[in-house]
Amino acid sequence: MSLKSEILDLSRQSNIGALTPWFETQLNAHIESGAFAQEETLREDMARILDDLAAYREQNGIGAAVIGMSGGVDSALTAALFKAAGWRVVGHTMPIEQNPEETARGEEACHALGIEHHNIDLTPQFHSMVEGLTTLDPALSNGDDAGLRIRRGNMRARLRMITLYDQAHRYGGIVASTDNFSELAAGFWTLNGDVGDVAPIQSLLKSWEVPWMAREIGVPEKTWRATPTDGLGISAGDEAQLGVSYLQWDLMVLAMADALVADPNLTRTSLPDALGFGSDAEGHRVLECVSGRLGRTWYKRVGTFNLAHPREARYEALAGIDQALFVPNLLK
Ligand SMILES: Nc1ncnc2c1ncn2[C@@H]1O[C@H](COP(=O)(O)OP(=O)(O)OC[C@H]2O[C@@H]([n+]3cccc(C(=O)O)c3)[C@H](O)[C@@H]2O)[C@@H](O)[C@H]1O
Ligand SMILES: Nc1ncnc2c1ncn2[C@@H]1O[C@H](COP(=O)(O)OP(=O)(O)OP(=O)(O)O)[C@@H](O)[C@H]1O
Repeated sequence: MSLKSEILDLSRQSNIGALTPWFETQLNAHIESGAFAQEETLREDMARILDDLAAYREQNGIGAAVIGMSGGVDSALTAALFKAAGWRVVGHTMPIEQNPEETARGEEACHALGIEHHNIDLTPQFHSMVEGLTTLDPALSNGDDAGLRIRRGNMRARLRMITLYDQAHRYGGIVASTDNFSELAAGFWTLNGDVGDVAPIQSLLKSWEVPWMAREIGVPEKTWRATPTDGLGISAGDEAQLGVSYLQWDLMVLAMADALVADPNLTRTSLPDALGFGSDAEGHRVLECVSGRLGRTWYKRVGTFNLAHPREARYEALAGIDQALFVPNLLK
């Protein structure tokens, strides 16, 4: 199979529908430039992730990686990488009013990868939390608009994180972070929710490198072929919520980055012309979705914002102490 056919297959784009001409041209160009890398390069990338993960554990004397197993490809790949790098991996399925198929896939992935598995149903805790908060806001428990669904969904992610951090402490371990580059760009995670301590796949594209590595490292096919969902009851799936496929998303973000390199003075107004959609209306539609979402979520990529402070030189002093005395070699 050619690299392009592999990308269309693993990204599930071939099931979703044919790419329009602008996206087709972008994909060809990114294959040519290596931005959508050949398999040999991906093997080298994976070896480097494994080396770094092994070094991080050794240099920090960490006991285990605790991970939430959703039944999706990101958590399964993350667990597989930690395991292959020599970590003790403790997987947790934590259904909250979950589709049982998702929990079954999470459990199956733990067995296939040879990692420990625990199941804890957090539905009662979720109901109790929502019920408790209705004293602040009566609409929370039964309202069905998008904002309320997102708030309840975020609560699920945060309840899971309470559980994972508790277990990480128990094992002298860390919480594995499962976010990928596409989700990072989309702001598609819950602040103080589904982000942990060590993130091995955060630079990888959901449309290509994530499913490719998952297949390569032995994640069950059912999992890397599964339709991505946030599992939070917010929408029918990631792509339904984003309004574009992950391949379209990734191609647009890469094209925007390239356009800014070519012309650093680009503005949101001049961007469509610079991208050169011609008569491809789908290009315009996807740009609207992608730039709308980037614009609504930029602050999530900045992290906690420290306002300019009269004593801000102290930050540097503290960083100097850490760098000189405590930070492991891997991070220097
Ligand atoms: N300008 C600003 N500067 C600094 N902080 C700002 C801010 N505006 C809002 N905020 C803060 O950000 C909060 C909103 O962010 P947040 O609480 O994260 O919530 P939000 O981004 O609104 O929602 C989470 C999104 O991530 C998706 N998700 C969640 C979990 C897993 C996955 C997945 O598929 O893997 C996807 C979910 O479907 C939803 O679309 C606000 O409540 C406020 O506290
Ligand atoms: N039911 C669940 N049980 C355990 N952990 C979960 C569950 N749902 C979500 N998580 C945790 O939150 C993270 C983000 O959730 P998400 O549903 O996006 O799963 P995913 O692994 O990213 O896969 P995908 O996006 O392909 O469905 C997961 O990687 C996982 O660590």
